[in-house]
Amino acid sequence: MSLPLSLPQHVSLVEVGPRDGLQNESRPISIEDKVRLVDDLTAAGLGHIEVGSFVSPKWVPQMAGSAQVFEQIQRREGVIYSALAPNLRGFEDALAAGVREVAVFAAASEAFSQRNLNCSINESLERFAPIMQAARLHGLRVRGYVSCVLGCPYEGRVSAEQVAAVANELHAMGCYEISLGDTIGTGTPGATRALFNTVAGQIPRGKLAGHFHDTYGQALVNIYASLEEGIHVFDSSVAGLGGCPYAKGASGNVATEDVLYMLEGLGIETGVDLEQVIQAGQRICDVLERSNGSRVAKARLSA
Ligand SMILES: CC(C)(COP(=O)([O-])OP(=O)([O-])OC[C@H]1O[C@@H](n2cnc3c(N)ncnc32)[C@H](O)[C@@H]1OP(=O)([O-])[O-])[C@@H](O)C(=O)NCCC(=O)NCCSC(=O)C[C@@](C)(O)CC(=O)[O-]
Repeated sequence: MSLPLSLPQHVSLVEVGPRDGLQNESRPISIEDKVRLVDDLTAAGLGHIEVGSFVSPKWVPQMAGSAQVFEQIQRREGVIYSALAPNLRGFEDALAAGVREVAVFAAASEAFSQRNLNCSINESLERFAPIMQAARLHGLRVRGYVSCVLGCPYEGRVSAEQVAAVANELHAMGCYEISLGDTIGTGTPGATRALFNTVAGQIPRGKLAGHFHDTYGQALVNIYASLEEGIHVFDSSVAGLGGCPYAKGASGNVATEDVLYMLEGLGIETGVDLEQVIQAGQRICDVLERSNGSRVAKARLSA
């Protein structure tokens, strides 16, 4: 299939289900089930899996066992297994657990920064500086997130210029890639294109990624709009698991299965086996006793 010139031939997925997906689940999930999920996703061919978080267990209890999960997963050569770290303490714990890539997370809105990190945007950036320094020393890569890029649950509209300013700070301090998060899923394709266009004025498109929640059913079309803007890295969550504990009502990330189905239809390679992701997603949904958030998985499993 010949592709329109504007679409890439290859897209990389960052599977955030074990972290973003599970962090919001209120019932306890065993270490064994978390490890099984990561191993299943590895087997399906995902090249980057966000395994957990080294954050305060008082803030996000579900991520408390992340070190044990890292200890027990079967790592495949060439696959990135990353974790969130909000401060130097988190970075040091991650390092001790054998993590080789971390992600720092800031917000484009002050109110969300306060709720999520208990500090202002500037204070959060100041906390990341020693992480960047320590990461350089130990040879770890650091990814950066910006939340609320297309709307904030507390402040409403967020300007693309605000997002670009925070993204630029993360890039300048050494984050190799900046993932722009539509935390509450209110973005639409026009706003998505305008956002990437503005941020790309400061950061090369090849260093940007899209992270779309599907609360308003716009995630896939926003990914398509991002592809047209030259973005070729997307975060997604198996079975559409997830939501942010500090964004009430925000539903899960776009389902990995649904992204894969769309990309396969466009003839875009990912190196990921859709059928294996479907099986992994249904297995964790059975464990969680929740319905599968991937439409593709539901359709395939009921066929
Ligand atoms: C940043 C803090 C720690 C500040 O929280 P704080 O309460 O201001 O921090 P503190 O320094 O006063 O410490 C409070 C307690 O936490 C401990 N502590 C301190 N740091 C750590 C740590 N790293 N690991 C473990 N424990 C830690 C510290 O030792 C102390 O323990 P105590 O003395 O009370 O027993 C807190 O706000 C926090 O952990 N926030 C994390 C919130 C979070 O994980 N949110 C979800 C992830 S972001 C997201 O989902 C969005 C994203 C990325 O997916 C993109 C999108 O969709 O938008």
